[in-house]
Amino acid sequence: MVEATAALKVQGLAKTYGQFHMQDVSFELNFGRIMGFVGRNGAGKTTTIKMILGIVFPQAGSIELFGKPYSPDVVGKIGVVMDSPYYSGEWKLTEVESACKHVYDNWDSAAFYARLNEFGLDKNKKVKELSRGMSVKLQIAAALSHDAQLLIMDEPTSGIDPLARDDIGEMLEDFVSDGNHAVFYSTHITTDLEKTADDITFIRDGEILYTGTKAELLTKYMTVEGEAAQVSEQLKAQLVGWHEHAGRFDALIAREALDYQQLPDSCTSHPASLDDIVVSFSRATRKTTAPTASLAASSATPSTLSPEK
Ligand SMILES: Nc1ncnc2c1ncn2[C@@H]1O[C@H](COP(=O)(O)OP(=O)(O)OP(=O)(O)O)[C@@H](O)[C@H]1O
Repeated sequence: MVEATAALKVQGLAKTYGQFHMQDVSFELNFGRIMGFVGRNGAGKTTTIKMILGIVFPQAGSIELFGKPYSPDVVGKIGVVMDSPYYSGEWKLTEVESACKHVYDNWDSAAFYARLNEFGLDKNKKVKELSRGMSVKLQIAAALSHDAQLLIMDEPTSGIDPLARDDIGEMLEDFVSDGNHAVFYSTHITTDLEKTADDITFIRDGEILYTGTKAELLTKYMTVEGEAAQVSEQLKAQLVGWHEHAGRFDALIAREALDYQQLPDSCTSHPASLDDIVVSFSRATRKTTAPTASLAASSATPSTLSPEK
């Protein structure tokens, strides 16, 4: 049965840390969906995740989990994977299991040990003896063993080898496939999102540039590359994230703005990857560009990234 409410609804979050200003961070994640949260270092991903988990308090805005404001009784319905696990380094994985059993009402010991086996984790090892990748796998095993409906993960796949990342991607797809579960995770590995994400939320300098379906985002932009000297000012004005090296350039252009007649002979264009989009928009920093369109705080509809230089 598909749930009527959103798994996660974030509206108008704001927070200032010194020079960093998060403002109007809004997005909505529905059940049955995997949302990737992207943006360069320091963009505000972890801060947003900590706000969702009630670890950091926003100065403005609201967060709803399963259609309600955060309350302690939703804890069991959320599986969390953070940069470093909350478990003591001295604990063996069997002791992690004992601790989780006391925290979660719906804890499933058999499911946990089955995941450890699947991930090749020795239950007699201590948490402090695990590599970064193993530690993430341990957290994922725990997150998937207490009947969580929503997984929230901060860079779960960094430090994980490509084969294991593929396995995790498939696990996430299985997790949401019944339409009653959802996944929200930040990552710098956009190729993982090309495979597994349904939705993308892109944050830059504390502001949401895009939130909506991955498919829509990928159809919006083309990558153009060629000899920099041949590009007219008129064409340059349409490009996003101009990057020049050794006489050649690459940049994004909105598909609807692409006029093949205007392209110099040396230029080629191809559909932009998620990586192209994130890199180009991250290059086009707020300081050097006109403001971009951002998601209206009250709207859950996909926002658009507007072309800028
Ligand atoms: N507790 C804090 N005190 C002061 N500044 C903070 C604090 N936490 C985060 N910041 C600042 O907020 C900004 C956003 O940090 P955040 O960790 O959310 O970025 P991020 O997108 O997760 O980056 P990364 O990809 O590197 O993990 C940064 O400028 C960071 O220095």
